[in-house]
Amino acid sequence: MRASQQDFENALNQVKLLKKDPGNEVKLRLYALYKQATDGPCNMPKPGMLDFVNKAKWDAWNALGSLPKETARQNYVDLVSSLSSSSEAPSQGKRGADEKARESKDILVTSEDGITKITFNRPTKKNAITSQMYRDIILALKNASTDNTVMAVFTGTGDYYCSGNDLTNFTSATGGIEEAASNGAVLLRDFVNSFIDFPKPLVAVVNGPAVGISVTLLGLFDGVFASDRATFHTPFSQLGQSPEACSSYTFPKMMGSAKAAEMLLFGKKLTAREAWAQGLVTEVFPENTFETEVWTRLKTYAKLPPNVMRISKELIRKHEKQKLYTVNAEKCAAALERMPREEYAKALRNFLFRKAKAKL
Ligand SMILES: CCCCC/C=C/C(=O)SCCNC(=O)CCNC(=O)[C@H](O)C(C)(C)COP(=O)(O)OP(=O)(O)OC[C@H]1O[C@@H](n2cnc3c(N)ncnc32)[C@H](O)[C@@H]1OP(=O)(O)O
Repeated sequence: MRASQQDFENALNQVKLLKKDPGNEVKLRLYALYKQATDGPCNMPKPGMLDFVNKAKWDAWNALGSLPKETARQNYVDLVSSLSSSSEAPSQGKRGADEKARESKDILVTSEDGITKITFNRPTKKNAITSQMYRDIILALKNASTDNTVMAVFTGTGDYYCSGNDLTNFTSATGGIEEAASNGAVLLRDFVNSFIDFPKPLVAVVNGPAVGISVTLLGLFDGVFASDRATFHTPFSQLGQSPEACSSYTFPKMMGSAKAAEMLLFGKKLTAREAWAQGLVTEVFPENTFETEVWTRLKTYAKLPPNVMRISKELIRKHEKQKLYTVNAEKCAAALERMPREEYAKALRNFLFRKAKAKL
């Protein structure tokens, strides 16, 4: 639902009642959204380099480009609402969407040192992603895009980073495979779009093996730090699936078509160093110093000027965005078509009954 003029005016009043100072970055974002919602795209001459305050305000407003007034108004209302709910004490009984995401047991969301940490937390299933986890991640990214943290970081609990889509996700669907495929395609589209749209630096701390969608998504990250224990595996052909998360576009661009085909068509599993050589990984760290080195590095990055990083990311991403949306939509349509096919059903049966077979 779109925010009305009344919602906007309520939000303007709510800002004055915030109990906590939201910090300069958020204030700049509020200013920019307010100007965009009321005056439209930035129409002021650029202030001089030494006029720091007005220059920062101008930069924030100008960075919104041609964002429509209604969207700016909605974003302003959403931002104020997230600030209001986070400044309420939990004991007061108010439970915002943000808190709900933080309560989810399979996806942990914490904020510290300017970093939103999103953890796949289902170690007994190698952190396989359930339908609920997809929804929790969409919500966590939405919250993190407007809160006062500087970046978001994904990692996993236990020995795996993530084993990809939970292969049992659609096996218990009551409405049949066609309906499950259709729901899955919509969920997948929204999930991947939330990564395409995330406006702040997005980093993966790959603590162990990564499979399927947890690998393909990395093409949409700004940094990928891997333990030398990590591996990267996309067994789509074996699963009767086609590659998702825009990897049919990002992987060839990153590593060239031959190497992308080796992963996406032939399912070659890469070591961390091989993935680094292909440009999928930013840096590889020895397992025994991995956590310390990576988090020290990230905390340093989180002290860089957030607004500048956001603007730079927008510049890097802006010419690609439309393409990424298109590729994502195409893939989701393909998933819809493939899921009911026999190859996919057979791959699922093989996985589900592999332990029973091993005992025979
Ligand atoms: C919204 C739709 C999105 C669709 C797009 C997404 C596509 C993908 O992500 S495709 C990739 C899907 N993932 C896989 O194919 C991996 C499947 N899992 C495995 O091959 C193996 O489990 C392993 C290599 C990840 C680990 O092997 P191992 O060390 O031998 O451990 P176990 O197999 O015993 O696993 C422990 C436990 O975890 C369960 N599990 C692991 N991965 C998944 C998974 N992806 N889905 C569901 N369950 C998984 C496994 O079944 C075991 O459970 P228990 O049998 O109950 O102990």
